Amino acid sequence: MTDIPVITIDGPSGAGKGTIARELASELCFHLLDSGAVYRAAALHALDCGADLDTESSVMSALVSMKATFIPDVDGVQVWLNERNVTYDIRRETTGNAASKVAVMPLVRESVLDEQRSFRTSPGLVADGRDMGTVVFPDATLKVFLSASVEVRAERRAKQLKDKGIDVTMGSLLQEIGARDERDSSREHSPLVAAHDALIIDSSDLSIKQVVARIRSALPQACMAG
Ligand SMILES: Nc1ncnc2c1ncn2[C@@H]1O[C@H](COP(=O)(O)OP(=O)(O)O)[C@@H](O)[C@H]1O
Ligand SMILES: Nc1ccn([C@@H]2O[C@H](COP(=O)(O)OP(=O)(O)O)[C@@H](O)[C@H]2O)c(=O)n1
Repeated sequence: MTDIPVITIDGPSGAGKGTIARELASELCFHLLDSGAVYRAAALHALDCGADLDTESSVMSALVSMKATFIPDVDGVQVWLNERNVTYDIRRETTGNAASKVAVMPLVRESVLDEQRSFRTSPGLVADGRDMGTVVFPDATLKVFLSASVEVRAERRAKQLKDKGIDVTMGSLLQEIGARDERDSSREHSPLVAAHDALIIDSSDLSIKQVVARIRSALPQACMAG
């Protein structure tokens, strides 16, 4: 256990976790952990190696040769797989979907646990994902569970991907997000669920600023001083 503060933000795809986490980390001068990027990188590497994403041993064999590097930048995190910059590739919905398949596997989750915890360094950390408050940092200073309706999340994601030049249809997006919600929530290990002591925020009708303000008002004074 350590006294270094951690704010966890868990929730489903497109709820705004990454955006809010970046905003808070920047305000508080805290480090940032985008744990989804860790699973996305693992899935992309497994795919590149031709692994069978439905077979844990096949994925684990592929991960032996993975060297992933996460470099913070203004847009969040730059991700490198071995010598290749995959920052753009990991954001595709197909990679998100593949990430949610490998994230079901207990050995995969175990293999990234220490790396995720190693981000907890002074003066503090904002971590976003699915199990940040429930499994990775159960002693977090503040746990947030951020959600929004599936329609709002799909619309936000469609706009975000379009801005990045990635073409998607609302139909396929709604279907993929729905399938991912279902897989993430129903898996046996580290399912997507609000921690019992989480602050629950539905951002469907809230702006980014309003969400940040709600979280800020729930933060202990010690964090604000950091
Ligand atoms: N409260 C909000 N209102 C409007 N748009 C939002 C809100 N929160 C996030 N967004 C936008 O929705 C998109 C998805 O947000 P993101 O942070 O990537 O979600 P997540 O990390 O939960 O998948 C981004 O383009 C972001 O700017
Ligand atoms: N802490 C985490 C983070 C992500 N994941 C998995 O990784 C996938 C991609 O995560 P992400 O946070 O990048 O996804 P989005 O919310 O950005 O769509 C999720 O659908 C989860 O299956 C997880 O299982 N645990």
